[in-house]
Amino acid sequence: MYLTKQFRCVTVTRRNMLNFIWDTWRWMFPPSPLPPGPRGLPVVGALPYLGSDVTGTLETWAREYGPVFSANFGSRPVVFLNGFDVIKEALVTRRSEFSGRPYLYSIHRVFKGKGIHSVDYGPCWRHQRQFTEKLMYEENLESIIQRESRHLSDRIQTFGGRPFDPAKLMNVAAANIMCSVLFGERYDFDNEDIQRLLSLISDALKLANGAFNFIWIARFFPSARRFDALADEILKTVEKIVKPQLDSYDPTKTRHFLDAYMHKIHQSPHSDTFNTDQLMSVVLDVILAGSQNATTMMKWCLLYLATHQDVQTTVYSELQQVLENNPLSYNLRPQLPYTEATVLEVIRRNTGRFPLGASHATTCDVTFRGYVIPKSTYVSVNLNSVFMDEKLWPEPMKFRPQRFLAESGEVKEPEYFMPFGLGDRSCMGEGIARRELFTFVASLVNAFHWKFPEEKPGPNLQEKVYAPPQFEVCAVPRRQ
Ligand code: HEM
Repeated sequence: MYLTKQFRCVTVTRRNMLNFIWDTWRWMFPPSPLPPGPRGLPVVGALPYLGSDVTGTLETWAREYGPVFSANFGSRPVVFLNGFDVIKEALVTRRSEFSGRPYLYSIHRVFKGKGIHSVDYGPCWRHQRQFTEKLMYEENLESIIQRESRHLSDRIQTFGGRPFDPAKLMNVAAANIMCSVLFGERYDFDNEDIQRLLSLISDALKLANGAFNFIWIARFFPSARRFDALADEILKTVEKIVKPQLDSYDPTKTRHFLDAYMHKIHQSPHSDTFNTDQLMSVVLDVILAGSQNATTMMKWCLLYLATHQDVQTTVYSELQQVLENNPLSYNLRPQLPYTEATVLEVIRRNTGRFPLGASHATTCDVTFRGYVIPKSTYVSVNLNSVFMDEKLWPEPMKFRPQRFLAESGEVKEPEYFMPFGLGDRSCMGEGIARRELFTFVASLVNAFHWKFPEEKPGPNLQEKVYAPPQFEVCAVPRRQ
């Protein structure tokens, strides 16, 4: 026992030594004429230079080195793509070369190379995505989203206009849409299992971009250990939620996505592509991507509506006129252009806040804009560089829904409005997210007047924060 321990210790120390030599070597002799960028330090690379305003630092580097630059994160080069033309060229024109996903310790710890989002470009990713996407959009999304939006309004009504923190309610509502699509189930807002899963996911996401993805030694730090523990708990909780659905599987029935996936597994029982591990990862992928992004945007929507009372009044008067004779539906969008423009402007203003943007990887050695980028290099798509580009969006920091309205009054979406990404890896849930945000905003503004409590004014929205701050809001019912 003692000897085994000692042997393990020697192996770990030797591996660490080799890692250190490799990191220093890569720092001294970068692998190819990569795009220019800050040189950084041995072992940690440019990470210490990012500072607390990461988006600001990336902007400065793009100005200094150009729209395609690189920086070492740890010993690992990351290539940053900035500006719409560069991003479109990479993700659309050169899609097959830029549609990989980088290996990240945190993501791999949870998904183990399975699911959709983190799977590298290739047949396995394609099969999972095509199968899932087709079935998701066959579900009756309109009625699922309408039903959830009614449950949400009913719950908010119970606060009777008193201050409350909407974060958890929004999160469960968004997750319920995903669970309804996947296995026909919605959960009560107080359900412990779903609350636990969502809080574990949110805690894990706060750590997921940690230095331990880039610096091997940081994997021994407490934050990495905490991430590992969260990852294990997330997997256990998803299993607990999905198990009753799997136990009630009947091969003669197709009740929902999960049944259809199980049929597929039974058709080819030894398939690497369709098996229960893949299924669990797809379910987690959809719940995670679907609930987290949509919740974040809904929180921003409420923050902007409560801050910009003039915008809220205009949205409400448009809704009043149209909904007087029609029940709310996504098909009413052409009659509700200001409402839709408001949602689009919230998305534009806040999409780029997350500094590392969409993570891609090169699928082969690539020559791009005069630089050589080796296979499997981490490529970070800087969405902030598009949404804060003054040439595309005059006064980009200002919240102005009119940007999305043509002179005729109709909604106009320019090509460079790309919050769901571009190319083969663009968001699989875009259609769901657009429906959900529009329906939630329209129904919540139609039912309630949103304002901050007098004793707790709202946060400053101009501040450079990566995620919506915690806040309380009053939803005063418009009708008794
Ligand atoms: C406002 C809400 C949402 C936003 C802003 C958003 C945004 C994005 C972005 C920027 C990407 C990465 C694109 C890239 O890598 O270039 C992405 C990928 C993805 N999103 Fe969304 N998303 C939202 C909602 C959803 C929903 C509701 C789902 C549920 C199905 C979803 C599922 C996915 C999946 C599975 C991927 C990975 C696609 C792939 O790698 O092939 N997202 N999303």
